[in-house]
Amino acid sequence: MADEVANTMANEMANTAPIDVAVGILMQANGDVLLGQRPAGKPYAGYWEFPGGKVEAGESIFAALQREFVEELGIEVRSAEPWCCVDYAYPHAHVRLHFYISHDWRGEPQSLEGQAFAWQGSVECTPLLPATIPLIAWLDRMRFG
Ligand SMILES: Nc1nc2c([nH]c(=O)n2[C@@H]2O[C@H](COP(=O)(O)OP(=O)(O)OP(=O)(O)O)[C@@H](O)[C@H]2O)c(=O)[nH]1
Repeated sequence: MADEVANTMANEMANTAPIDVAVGILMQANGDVLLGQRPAGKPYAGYWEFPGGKVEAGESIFAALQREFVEELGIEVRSAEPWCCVDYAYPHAHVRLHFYISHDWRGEPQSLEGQAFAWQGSVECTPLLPATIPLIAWLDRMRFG
């Protein structure tokens, strides 16, 4: 029953305009990628995701990405390539996720907003946000053949 309610809410959300979200995949030379854990108090608290957040009015996607990485992790993303764009309707929001891949950043991740972070590759991070699961599978094909 709870699933039915969630599905109905998600279907209704799909009819609303999507919120743009900038999402960054920092990829190390060995293919490891950085994941963060959503903090308490947000929808899907405790789920793992790529760092990022909502694009503000008048902001470019890349500028939003750079701002979120500074705010959450104290990292300067120097350059990043747009990789793919995914629309997803959650019961709480309809999001348009703009995924960027970066090999070019400065600084070590620090948990400035209290979330956990991990380099995924050697470590398995679950649960993942639903919209992010297929992305990890595509990345794995790219990283490990
Ligand atoms: N950062 C990030 N967000 C994702 C991913 N996958 C995914 O579905 N999302 C969704 O995109 C939205 C991001 O919003 P957010 O709440 O993290 O953004 P924010 O930090 O700007 O939040 P705020 O509203 O508290 O300021 C959420 O609805 C989240 O569920 C992902 O891999 N990374």
